[in-house]
Amino acid sequence: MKSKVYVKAAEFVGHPKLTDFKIIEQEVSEDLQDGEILTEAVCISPDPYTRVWKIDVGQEFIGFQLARILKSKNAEYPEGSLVLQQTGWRTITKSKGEQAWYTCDDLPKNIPQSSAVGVLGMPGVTAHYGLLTFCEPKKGETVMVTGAAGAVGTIVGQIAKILGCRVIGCCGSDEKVEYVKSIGFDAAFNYKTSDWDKALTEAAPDGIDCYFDNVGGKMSSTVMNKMNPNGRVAVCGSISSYNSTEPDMAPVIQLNVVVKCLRITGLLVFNNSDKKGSYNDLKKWLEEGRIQTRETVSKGFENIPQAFMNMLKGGNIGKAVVVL
Ligand SMILES: NC(=O)C1=CN([C@@H]2O[C@H](COP(=O)(O)OP(=O)(O)OC[C@H]3O[C@@H](n4cnc5c(N)ncnc54)[C@H](OP(=O)(O)O)[C@@H]3O)[C@@H](O)[C@H]2O)C=CC1
Ligand SMILES: O=C(O)CCC[C@H](O)\C=C/C=C/C=C/C(=O)C/C=C\CCCCCO
Repeated sequence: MKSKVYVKAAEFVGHPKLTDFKIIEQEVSEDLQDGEILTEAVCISPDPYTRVWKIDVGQEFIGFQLARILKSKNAEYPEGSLVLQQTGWRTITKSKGEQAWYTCDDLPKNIPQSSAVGVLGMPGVTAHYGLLTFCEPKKGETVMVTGAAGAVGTIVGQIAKILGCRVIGCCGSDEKVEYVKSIGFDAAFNYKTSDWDKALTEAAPDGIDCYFDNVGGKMSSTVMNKMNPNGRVAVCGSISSYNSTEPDMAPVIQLNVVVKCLRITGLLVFNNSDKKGSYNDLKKWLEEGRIQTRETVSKGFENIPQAFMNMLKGGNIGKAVVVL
């Protein structure tokens, strides 16, 4: 079979460009050895980490996909199943399932199949693991989320509401602000048009206990000023600097950290040893209607780079997905 595969054609400088990507064709044999599976992608996930992950020019582009198993000699991944796997931006893949996270044959009926790369994929698992493990939110506490309208942020906010917290967030347009309020955020502001200090004071009159940080930079320094004593900060991402060509500058935070005894922890989703446990909790909440999901859908393999570039510039509400 022929597989279409994206390779990196040039190093990124600032925001990625279409010319930084190239499609090549690979021949993939349909003959399987014991343990092997042959898959065809049904949905590709453009994710921010692939902007900063080390991928050499000429190397295949990395990333998550939802795929249908066409043939299998592996009992764990049977023919016909859907599988979430980190096999990159490619159509046909032969593997031993070593890049698979889990099969997704039990997706809730009330959500699109592509949710398997969103709320039930790497971003949703990140939100669940990151919030519960590193922020440890308690009922009545205030949780602040940056990147609130995105794939991770929308789920962090909704889980925090389920736990009985006051949830506030910021995002990059008035439409996004209205969206996050519609899914339960108690307050939100457009960071492109607001006075951050004033907006945070209004949104969190009792201060912030938990900060789920997707964005980093100056916004995070501003949030630190509003943290309560013994507050917890989960540093999940730093997207404000992913496309920067110069080092970002932000006010120092150390005095806040010392005086308030803040706990700041970086997290990586692949260190979550119970990804399927996160999946199961999220699936239950989706079925119960306690979590809503939204996607910004692009169509076609040839449109993956454009969807990726749009997402990095804030063109998505909820999860950016590419359906093939
Ligand atoms: N640590 C881990 O294991 C993981 C970390 N992450 C991180 O979580 C974060 C969110 O990822 P994800 O939910 O998939 O992506 P999103 O769906 O949130 O999409 C990215 C969003 O980032 C926002 N953004 C872009 N540039 C800036 C900027 N300069 N300042 C502020 N916001 C900006 C845009 O929203 P807006 O319009 O609001 O600006 C854009 O929509 C990223 O930092 C990512 O690296 C994700 C998964 C796992
Ligand atoms: O997709 C692959 O094949 C690479 C491994 C992916 C990993 O196992 C799964 C998920 C990782 C998600 C990370 C998400 C982030 O946004 C983390 C933020 C930045 C990471 C930068 C790392 C740079 C290393 O070169």
